[in-house]
Parts: sequence; structure tokens; C-alpha cells
Amino acid sequence: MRYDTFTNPAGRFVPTLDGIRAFVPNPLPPNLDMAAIADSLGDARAALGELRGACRRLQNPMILIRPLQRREALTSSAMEGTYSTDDELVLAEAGLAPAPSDDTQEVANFVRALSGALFRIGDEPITNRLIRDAHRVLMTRLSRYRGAHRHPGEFKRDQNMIWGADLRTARFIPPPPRDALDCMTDLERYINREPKPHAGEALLDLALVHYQFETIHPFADGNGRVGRMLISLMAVSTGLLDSPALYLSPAIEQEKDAYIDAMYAVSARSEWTAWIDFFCQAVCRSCHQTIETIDRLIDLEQDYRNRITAIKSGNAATIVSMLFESPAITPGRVAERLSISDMGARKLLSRMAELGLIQEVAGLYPKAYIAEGIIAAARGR
Ligand SMILES: Nc1ncnc2c1ncn2[C@@H]1O[C@H](COP(=O)(O)OP(=O)(O)OP(=O)(O)O)[C@@H](O)[C@H]1O
Repeated sequence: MRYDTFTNPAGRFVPTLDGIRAFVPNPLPPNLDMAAIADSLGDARAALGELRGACRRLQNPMILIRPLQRREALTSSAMEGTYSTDDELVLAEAGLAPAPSDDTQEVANFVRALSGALFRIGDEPITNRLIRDAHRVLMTRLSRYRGAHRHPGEFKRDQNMIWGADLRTARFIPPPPRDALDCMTDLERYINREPKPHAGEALLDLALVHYQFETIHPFADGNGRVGRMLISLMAVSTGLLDSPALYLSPAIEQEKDAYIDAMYAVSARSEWTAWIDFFCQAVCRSCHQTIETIDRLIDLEQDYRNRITAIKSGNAATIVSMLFESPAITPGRVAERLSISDMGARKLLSRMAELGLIQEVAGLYPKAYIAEGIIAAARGR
């Protein structure tokens, strides 16, 4: 770590292994120049307001939420070197991939961890337990080789680092395990403080808490992903949004170097204003991208509903709803949901394939289809 760059640190150094010093961030909140960040916060709040309005146009918000969560899972994981594709992910999620790769399993885990935590925050506060549980889900069902040393659901036991072959060459050395635990206790207290923050403060909290979590780096692995998940959870728990529609990874990925540099600059030089500006801009980009996705999905759903009238079966409309919730489908699932015969379900799906609404997945038995159009609309192409 380049200690000489820490000219006005937002924390202190403590000794760790081999005579090296680790960085421990000060507890939140920092002293902020509120006038300097007012415009950025105002823009981001306005964008969130537009997104809230756009979400209300959806009859079934799940046709948006699931695709957004998949995009978040794919992008957040790719930022950390774990790669999968939309098709692999929807097949794995639907339990239709015979042997998903470790990467795909981990991305599918991300979706489960995120949606599980979102479900819980309806009744529960965001606690360290909830965060550890999300980490456990993220890191389970992996091969022994992949899962080793990741300690699912547990905070770190050893000193970790951000980038570098060893502590001497690491770019950043977060707190040692004991200090990290104290920092996480402080952070939990800050997130759940009373009185609850009003809307302007809540947005600011998302930026502060994300920086703090990443700087603490409480897990052996998965800190980038769990930290970005926390942003989406807090957007709902603080009441900024009524539905879970804020996922920042796609917007952050476009500026990944600036993202990392801005957090480093907080630690080294207390540059909070630049970090909050960066964060608010990512919120604006994300809200606008999601509003465009909502428009595309609403148009596409209407288009699918128009085109299935050619099939002349009331059941086709239910299949369209199923596809918008999960774009991978099999005759067996359709037969079960509609209480019709397998043969009837097969006929319906092959008619939909003829109309170009779904595509058969090559090499899968039993037969499965994917609605590539829905996946593309959610992706933005
Ligand atoms: N200087 C920094 N200060 C605070 N956080 C940082 C800094 N540099 C990177 N990060 C955060 O750490 C993440 C990557 O760190 P690392 O590679 O250690 O993650 P990880 O624990 O392996 O998590 P994941 O498996 O999700 O990548 C980045 O995505 C970013 O969120």
C-alpha cells in the first residue's frame, strides 16, 4: 500500500502481519461539505423519483425486477472475474441446466442471495446476520475446489487485501479481522440508527455505507458483490423506492476505474465530495437505464400478447406471463401450470416457436425453450 498517498486519511493505521499496517476507516458519518454535494444529491433524488413513477406503470413489477436482478448478478460478478451468460443463467435458475459451471452457479447464487435478502427486509432490519446470510447463499453449492477458503456466511478470519500478490504489494489493506468486526458492529448500528434518516439522508447513506463496507472488506471473498447488493437492499429498506429496482453494477461497471479510485481517494485524502458525486451520477445513469428497460419490456409484452392471438388459445396468454417471469420454459412446466396434457403443452410451445416468440435450446432433453426477445429487451439490445 502506498502509505505516502494517505495525506489526509479518513481513518487510522493499525499494525497487522509482518510489521505491515492496515487501514481502519473512521465510523460513519464523516464531516461532509453539504453545499458541495447538494446538486448531485438533488439530481439523483429526481432520477429516483422518475424511476418510482415508471415502476408504477408496470402491472406486474416482477417482469422488471427479475431481469434487473439477473443483469446485476451477471455484471457484478463479471466485475470480479466470474462470467456467465443470460442463457446459462436463466437455464440454471429454472433448474434446466444439467451441470452448470461454477461461474454460472455462483451467478445464480447471487440472484438467490439478493432476492432472499430483499424478501427478508420486508420484516427485518439490515443486520450483519442478514448480510452474512446473503454471503452464505452466494458462496454455496460450489465445487470443493471453488468453495475452499471462502468461509460462506462468516466474516474473515485472516488479514485480506485488495489487489496484490501479498501484503507488501497490495494496493489496499483493509482492517484486520478483529478491527473489521468492530467496524461492522458500528456500521450495523449506523444503518439502523434512530431517528431514521429522511429521504435526502437515505440516499447519502447508500454512498457512505457502500464505501464503508468495501473499505472494511469484512469477508474473505465476495466483498464487491455483497457490498453492491447492500445498495439495492438499502434503497428499499430506507423507503427510497417501493419496489427493488435500483441495481448499480451496470452503471458502475462503465466507470470501474473511477469507482475504485474514488473510494481509494476517500480513504487516502478524505475526498468524500468526489465519491458522493460519482455515486449519485451512477444512481442517475442506473435510473435512466432502468426506465428505458421498463419501456422496452412494456412494449414487448404488448407485442407478445398481440402475436399470440394467432394461436387462438386462452392458455397462450398465461405462457406469455410465465415467460416474462422466467424466460426459460419446458412443456412439463407449462402442462403443470395450466393443468393440461404434455402433448397439449408441447403443441402450444412449438406454435410459439414458429411465431418466433421462443427458441428451442439446442442439445437439451427434455426439450426446453428460451424467450431470447425478452432477454434482449432486459439487456438493452
Ligand atoms: N481502495 C478501495 N477501497 C475500498 N474498496 C475498494 C477499493 N478498491 C476496490 N474496492 C472494492 O473491492 C472490490 C474488489 O475487491 P476484491 O477483489 O478483494 O473483492 P472480493 O472480496 O474478491 O469480492 P468479489 O469476489 O465480489 O470480487 C471492488 O469491486 C470494489 O467494490
